[in-house]
Amino acid sequence: MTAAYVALEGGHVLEGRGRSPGTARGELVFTTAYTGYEESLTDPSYEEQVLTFSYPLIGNYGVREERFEDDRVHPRAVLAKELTTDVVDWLESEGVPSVDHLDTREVVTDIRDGGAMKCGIAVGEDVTEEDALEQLGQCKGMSEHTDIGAQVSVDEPVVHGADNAGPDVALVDCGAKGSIVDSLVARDATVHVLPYDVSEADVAAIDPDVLFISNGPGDPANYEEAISLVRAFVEDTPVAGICLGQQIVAEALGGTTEKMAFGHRGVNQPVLDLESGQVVMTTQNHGYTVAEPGDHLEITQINVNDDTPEGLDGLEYDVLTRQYHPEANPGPEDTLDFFDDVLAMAPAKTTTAVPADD
Ligand SMILES: NC(=O)CC[C@H](N)C(=O)O
Repeated sequence: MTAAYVALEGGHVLEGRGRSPGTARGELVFTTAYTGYEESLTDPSYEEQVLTFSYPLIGNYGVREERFEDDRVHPRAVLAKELTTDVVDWLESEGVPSVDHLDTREVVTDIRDGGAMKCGIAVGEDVTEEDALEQLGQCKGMSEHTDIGAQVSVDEPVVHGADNAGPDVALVDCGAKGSIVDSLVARDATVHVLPYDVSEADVAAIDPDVLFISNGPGDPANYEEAISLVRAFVEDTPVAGICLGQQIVAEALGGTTEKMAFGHRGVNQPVLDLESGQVVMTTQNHGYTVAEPGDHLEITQINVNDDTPEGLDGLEYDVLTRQYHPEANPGPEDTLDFFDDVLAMAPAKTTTAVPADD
C-alpha cells in the first residue's frame, strides 16, 4: 500500500491511504459540498490550498471536462474519506497528490477548532512522516503569497462574445471561474478578460460599460493593482465583483477585510437579503470576509449563520458585489439574476437611428 502522511500545523500527523503520489503543502481547508467535485477542483480560488471533502464519497459520477471551471486542478492536494479511481487518475495526471481512508470528521473538527491551518502532505511508496513534516515546515501563510494573482490570471487579454451586442465588460481576472464569463456572455455581453495587474490605460482603452473584479485565491489586500483600478474607475464606470472581487471593491472604497477562522466552503450557505427578507441558498468558497464596508458601500445581504456581509451596494456609485458565487458551478442557481442586475448598471448603448424611408 502506498503510504500517506498529512502533517498539520502544530505537528500532529495523520496517516491515510496514499492515492495519487507526490509531496505538497498548503492551507488546509474543507468544503461541505456534496456534489460538484470537478468544479471545485478546477476553481482557481483553491490555489495554494489543500482541499478536504467532508462528503464521504468523491468521484461517483466520473470526471468530465465540460464541467471544469479552468484548465487545471488548483488545490495543491486533496483529502477525502473515499476517492474513486476516476478522480485519482485525473489528479495523478495533474501531479496533484491525494489521500483517502482518512477520518475526515476528525480533519474537519481540527480545522473548525484550529482554523484554516498550514499542512504538509507526502504520498508514495517510500515516504515517511518526516517528509510530510518537512513540507509543513516550508508552508507559507496565505497572506505571504503576495503575487498569487500571477499564478492564476491570463497573461494577455482574451475576448469572449466579441459579436454580442450587449455591454462591454472588463473582467479583471484574479483567477476567474469559467462560469462567470459564460454567465455574462449568455446575457449578450462582450467580456474582455484582463490580467490581474492590467493597467488603468489598458482598461480605459476598452472603455468598458462595467468593470468586473473576479473571484480568486489569497488575501485581497495583496491585489494592489485591482484595488487602484476600482478607485480610478468607480466614479464613471459601474463596478461589480464576486467573492475576492467583493473584498477588493471594499478595500478600494474605504472598507476593510479580515481573515475568518475557517471560512465558508460549500453549496448550501444561507444568505438573507435585508430588503426583501428572502433567504437564498448559495455556493461559497472563501476564507476572508469584508469586516467594515466603509462610507461608500452598504451591506444588502448577510450570511444567516454568522451575519458576515454577502452583498454590497454602492451608496453614491453604481457598485454591486457578492461574497458568494452567483454563477453556481457547483451549487444552486438561485442567484443567477445577479448577472442581470450587473448588466443593468451598464449605460444604455447609444444607437444611431436609421431614418425611415418616407
Ligand atoms: N472564491 C474566492 O474568490 C475566494 C476569495 C478569497 N481568496 C478568500 O479566500 O476569501
